[in-house]
Amino acid sequence: MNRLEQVRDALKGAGVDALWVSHPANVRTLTGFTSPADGKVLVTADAATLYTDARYTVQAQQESAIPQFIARPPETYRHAAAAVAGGRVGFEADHLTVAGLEELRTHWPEAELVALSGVVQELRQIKSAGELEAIRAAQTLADRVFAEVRPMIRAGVRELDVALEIENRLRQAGATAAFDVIVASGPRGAMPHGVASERVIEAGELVTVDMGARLNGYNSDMTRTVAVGEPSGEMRRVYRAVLEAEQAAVAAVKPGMRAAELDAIARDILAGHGLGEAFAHSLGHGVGLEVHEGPGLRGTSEDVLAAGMVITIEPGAYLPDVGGVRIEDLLLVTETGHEVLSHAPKEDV
Ligand SMILES: CSCC[C@H](N)C(=O)N[C@@H](C)C(=O)N[C@@H](C)C(=O)O
Repeated sequence: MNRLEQVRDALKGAGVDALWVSHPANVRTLTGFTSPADGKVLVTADAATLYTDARYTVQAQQESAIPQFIARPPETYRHAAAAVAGGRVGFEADHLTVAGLEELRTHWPEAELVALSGVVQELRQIKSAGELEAIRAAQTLADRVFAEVRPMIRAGVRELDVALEIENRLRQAGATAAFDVIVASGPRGAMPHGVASERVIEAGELVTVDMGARLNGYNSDMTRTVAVGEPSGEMRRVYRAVLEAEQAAVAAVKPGMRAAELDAIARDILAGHGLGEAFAHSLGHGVGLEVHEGPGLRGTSEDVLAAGMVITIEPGAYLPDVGGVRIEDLLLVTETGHEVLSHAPKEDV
């Protein structure tokens, strides 16, 4: 079943006749259109249309796997009105703005609008062979760039210059950074999302580098914490605890595993080292067209791992005013267990 057929199947299950798709990553997965922020898709039982405007006429013709209608609202809505009249039409409640919903109500008075959540996102959790190839390529590039830039992470260098070098090398390879590169040195390491600043790295510090490549629309995500000189005994102890938690969680990844259980494996190990409170975020997340997508690997998650999912495992420990450590790998869940997709070496701190 292709993704469009899967969506139609899901719509039947949800008791709706059509879906108005407004979330860019979902527009892209259903069409292949690479400017999905300027597109919408209407999926009905027997048709699917990409709506975008005249800036993209040629691009949409070249890229879209489904027929296109080139217009701007309100013409877009008027065109779709005939297909939705008299039916129950789902919309993506997590993405459609209140104003967007009002527009649908105004232009489709004969449709019953139904709030749906995560219909396409759930399908996106299982990657196709082509998607996997794209994610692998993104991670291979990220591994290469990290290896090239690692030697410049030393005392006297600004975090920003490390990040710029990473971004520049990703750009040169035809990619972009998947998100603002995180380079958090010394006490800034206590900020899980400490994007690179003007701070100058000092000897004896740990430096957390969290980076991803976005290549052909697909993302990678990986974190390494590296030592510059000799870090303190306390930070070495924290590093080893995080590494132990990461390795244990990675080893446990297999289909059928509950995400919450996986989160608990890492969290319990860190708690055993007195770092339970210091692990201030979830264990990981799915990666694909979005850096953060399903499944969610956190204590409250109902998600269960399945073959074909691409996930991160990324425990961390953050000590305010002292420093922090995060170690993150990108993994594919396979039929028999998992494959680690990120290969940048982890240092022996
Ligand atoms: C702004 S994208 C940052 C990507 C980074 N590698 C990352 O995923 N960091 C995690 C600490 C994170 O943000 N986790 C989320 C899913 C959370 O815990 O809510």
